[in-house]
Amino acid sequence: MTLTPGVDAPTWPAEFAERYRAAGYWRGETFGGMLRERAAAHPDRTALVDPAPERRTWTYRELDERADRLAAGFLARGIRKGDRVVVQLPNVGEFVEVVFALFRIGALPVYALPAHRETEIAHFCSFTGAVAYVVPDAHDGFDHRALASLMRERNPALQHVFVVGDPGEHTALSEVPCEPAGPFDGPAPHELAFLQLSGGTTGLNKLIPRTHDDYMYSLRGSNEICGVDAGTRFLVVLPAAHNFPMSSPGWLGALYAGGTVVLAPRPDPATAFPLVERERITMTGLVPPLALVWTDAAPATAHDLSSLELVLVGGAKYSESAARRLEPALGCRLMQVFGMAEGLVNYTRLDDDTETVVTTQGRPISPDDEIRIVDDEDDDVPEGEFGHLLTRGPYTIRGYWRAPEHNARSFTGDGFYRTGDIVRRLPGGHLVVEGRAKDQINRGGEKIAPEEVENIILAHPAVHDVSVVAVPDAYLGERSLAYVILRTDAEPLTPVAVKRFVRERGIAAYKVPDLVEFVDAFPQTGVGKISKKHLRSAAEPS
Ligand SMILES: O=C(O)c1cccc(O)c1O
Repeated sequence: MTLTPGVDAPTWPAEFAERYRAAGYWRGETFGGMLRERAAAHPDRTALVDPAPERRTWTYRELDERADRLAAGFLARGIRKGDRVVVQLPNVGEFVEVVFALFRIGALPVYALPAHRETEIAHFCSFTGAVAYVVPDAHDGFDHRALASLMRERNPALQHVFVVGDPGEHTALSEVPCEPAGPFDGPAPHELAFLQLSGGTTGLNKLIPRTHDDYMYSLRGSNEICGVDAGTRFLVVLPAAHNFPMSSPGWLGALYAGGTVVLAPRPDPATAFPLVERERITMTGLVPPLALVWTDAAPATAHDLSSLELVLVGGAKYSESAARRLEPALGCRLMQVFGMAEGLVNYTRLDDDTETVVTTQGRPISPDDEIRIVDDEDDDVPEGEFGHLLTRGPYTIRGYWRAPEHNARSFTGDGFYRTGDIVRRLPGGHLVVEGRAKDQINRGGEKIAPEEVENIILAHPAVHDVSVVAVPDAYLGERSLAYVILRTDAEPLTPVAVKRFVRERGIAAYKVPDLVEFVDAFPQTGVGKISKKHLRSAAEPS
């Protein structure tokens, strides 16, 4: 198995790679090497805090040693460079240990979210040919070991299940570590580090192949913009596997800078505010609905939030009025971030004025992030006008993993990624996100591909046709609504029955339609295609 990105996915042409190296963006670092260097430079500094249920801490030396021993244990069990390992862990210290162990041997973590269920995990396991699956025993009332047993039955390639906690019939992660036998034959910096998940527009998630070189650059650039340094104490509030809390600047950025990462088991103020106080948190990242909850809760809290210096908000549309309220309520700076796991990340800047921070979604990390804003024919729109955002650059992928047909649609011939977002650019380079051209629902930062949910509902014997669309929601930004046409000969269904059917198929709860409406026909466009735009506007509150 080779890890060269060009084999399983298109990579940067040689002249671009040379330019990015010459410009100092790609410095030849790997994640395994990075942790090793930090552990040598400041072994006794605290790298990681897992506060629940009992507070555990890891110094840089301890995290480094633990990654070595776990890597040796994985190797001893036959996990090799290039193998894929589905990692589905909540915000626990073992998540960080496991991914650094995999980085060190060059096996690729596939970042599942804790909310994923049978549908998603089955896809990750079979599509990637994963050899191992790492899970908690149970989380949020769901037994991951039972799901893991099912996955093993169905996927002969899946040889190992490692469990954090009570292993049941599987292997306890705590039994894996052993004495490292010599240095690891780890990955090269231009090779893949992991597979991140796309939000998806067509059915199941696409996988995003990120290299050590390119991701490391996005961390370094993010750290510089956000002022992350050794004094940073970063609270991971969102699920740690999400690209935003991982890299913008996230827990990997904080570790890169020699700071301290604190993992919040839940994102609510009742959990997070005491952690901010106790751990003297300086920085965190929130999706807009959470930012709203924090903003509302902060003025009345008895907890001391004065250590907070910067809160990043991104992942979905953040209303200007909500953005205006954050700084006064939390007593810290706000930064908007508009990013994507495929690459490009935009930030407002620490020296931007308030108007810019509350009304724009920022500008790119890199001077070599190329931005095009185009019309439906891929022609540039006049400066300042809205259009489709295309981008290319030193940390934006050139193609999804093993998806040539999808890549032909999602990338231009000259390698620009079609983000699916509608934006305009202000004279200073800041982008304003107007909306979205891609068929995707953004439910408070969780991205939903309508087609995936539609395919599940279509499997119901009483359903003739279905269209899932976004409807505006004051709290989440958007919620999902399924318009369902029943078969004429079918018994009537209730909305609850449709939702239960979707849930019982085994899918992340955030994808279950919030609303279900039965209709006789969908609005049609000129060419007889269902008009999603029309359905959306039919659902707007009048
Ligand atoms: O995927 C995202 O929504 C996202 C948002 C902010 C920052 C990021 O890096 C992201 O990937």
